[in-house]
Amino acid sequence: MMQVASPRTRSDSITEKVFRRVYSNFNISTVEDDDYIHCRRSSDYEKVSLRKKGFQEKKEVMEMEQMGAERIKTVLILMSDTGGGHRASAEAIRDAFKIEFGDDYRIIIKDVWKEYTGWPLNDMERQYKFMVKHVGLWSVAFHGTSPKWIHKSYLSALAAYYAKEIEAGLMEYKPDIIISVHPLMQHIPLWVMKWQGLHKKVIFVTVITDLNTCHRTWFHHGVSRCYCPSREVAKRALVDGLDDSQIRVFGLPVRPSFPRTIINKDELRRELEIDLNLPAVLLMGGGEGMGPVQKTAKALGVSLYNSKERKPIGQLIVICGRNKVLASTLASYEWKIPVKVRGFETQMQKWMGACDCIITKAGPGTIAEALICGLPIILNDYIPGQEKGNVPYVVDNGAGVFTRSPKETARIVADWFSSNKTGLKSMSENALKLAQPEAVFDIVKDIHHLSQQQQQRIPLLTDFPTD
Ligand SMILES: CCCCCCCC/C=C\CCCCCCCC(=O)OC[C@H](CO[C@@H]1O[C@H](CO)[C@H](O)[C@H](O)[C@H]1O)OC(=O)CCCCCCC/C=C\CCCCCCCC
Ligand SMILES: O=c1ccn([C@@H]2O[C@H](COP(=O)(O)OP(=O)(O)O)[C@@H](O)[C@H]2O)c(=O)[nH]1
Repeated sequence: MMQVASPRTRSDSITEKVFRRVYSNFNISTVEDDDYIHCRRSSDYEKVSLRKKGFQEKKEVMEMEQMGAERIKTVLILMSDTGGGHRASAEAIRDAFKIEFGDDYRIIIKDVWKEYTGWPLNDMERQYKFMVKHVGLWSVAFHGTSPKWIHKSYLSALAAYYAKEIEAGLMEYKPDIIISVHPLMQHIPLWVMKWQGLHKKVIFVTVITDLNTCHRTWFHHGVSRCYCPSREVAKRALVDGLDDSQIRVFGLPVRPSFPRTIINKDELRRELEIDLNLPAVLLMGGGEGMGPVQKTAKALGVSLYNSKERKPIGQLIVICGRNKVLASTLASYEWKIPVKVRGFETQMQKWMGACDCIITKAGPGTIAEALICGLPIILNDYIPGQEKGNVPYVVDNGAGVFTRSPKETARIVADWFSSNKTGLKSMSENALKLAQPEAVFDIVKDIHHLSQQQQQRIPLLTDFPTD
């Protein structure tokens, strides 16, 4: 009997669904435009409607081209809340644009993956939290995905699968400039932009938020600029094949409220209701309150209490970030020293400005902020991979020490607050030397310069290979 082929319905296998979806997403036919190839999406089961759609898309591309002529430029900052550092850097860039250029730029901070795509892209926060709790798993994922062919194939498959959604996400905001502050947000948008013929019209830059041992997904050859926070990262970018002309080293972008808060410790302490006379240590673990915070707090409760004289020699501020369990556990303890337990704080510059030293896992955002505030740093943990290199960055520059032991941490702080005040002071000076408070302004000024070049039609991007 003759077999009759019928259109596939919901019972298609997963492989078939993926295959069909990817092929309906891009590149069945191409139309030559005057200065670029515009890839038009098509599919064999929706030819008529897609012809109309092709027209609509072309119109949208033209709209995006015309935007270059407008005075107010739209900047889309791509980030994800995997940790607190990416959002902090995104906000830093937004605030610096506002300070430097007023209303000339409209800044939008978005996790386009979360809003427009599906699994696994829309679920990165949860998966990342799970992986970093099982550090062995994260270590395998981080190092296992380092070879280019591995992350490239995976990311290109995701780009092809979610091309329509990502394009819709980008089109909603119609950006003139896209800034990625996340390691997994180069390849996918750049490919989608290339497929849609937008890569020569929209400025795409990467702002790296890791200080040293960053993942290779940060480095994409198709960017107009790759802003590296340190020389160590710039070297890695060069080794990975980026051109000198693409790389700028200004520092990690920190919210302008940090450098601009003229720190009057007494005033801050009054405002935050902190004891004016006792030295204060700030204990935290990034946006998620990670690392040995609880054990360290307990050890400090002992070491900062002089049992002979029955009085405290210091006070403790614990910022637990989004870790509500940690906050409620610590709040229920009975302390012999003054302790403040806080949840997620939006005014970190004030808490840092009011303290004398900080204990934290090796998060790059927290480190960069603490350096600006001149706080000696005790690093008590690091996430394998991207945070490992932050330890020598701090320790070798004399701005802090590293120990995983809560008791040793507590001993060092007690020493600083009693007999070794000169040690504390010299580390504070080294921290200030390493700080780069102007980095975020240098970055936005350079982006502004790029945007002016584009207006004068100076080519921004080479026709990058699908990196
Ligand atoms: C042959 C061995 C294969 C191993 C199995 C791999 C399976 C793939 C599963 C997971 C992919 C892991 C991705 C690794 C790339 C990581 C790049 C990177 O540096 O990520 C860091 C960010 C978090 O930001 C950091 O936060 C820190 C603090 O918490 C600190 O602030 C630091 O400065 C920040 O940089 O990590 C992420 O965002 C990872 C999210 C992982 C979500 C995993 C779910 C998979 C979802 C989408 C896949 C995306 C594509 C993965 C690309 C790799 C290709 C395999
Ligand atoms: O209650 C909090 C805790 C943390 N942060 C900020 O979150 C960022 C944490 O970034 P980091 O790179 O140190 O670590 P991550 O959270 O990404 O692991 C820093 O800017 C902190 O100032 C904050 O604003 N409020």
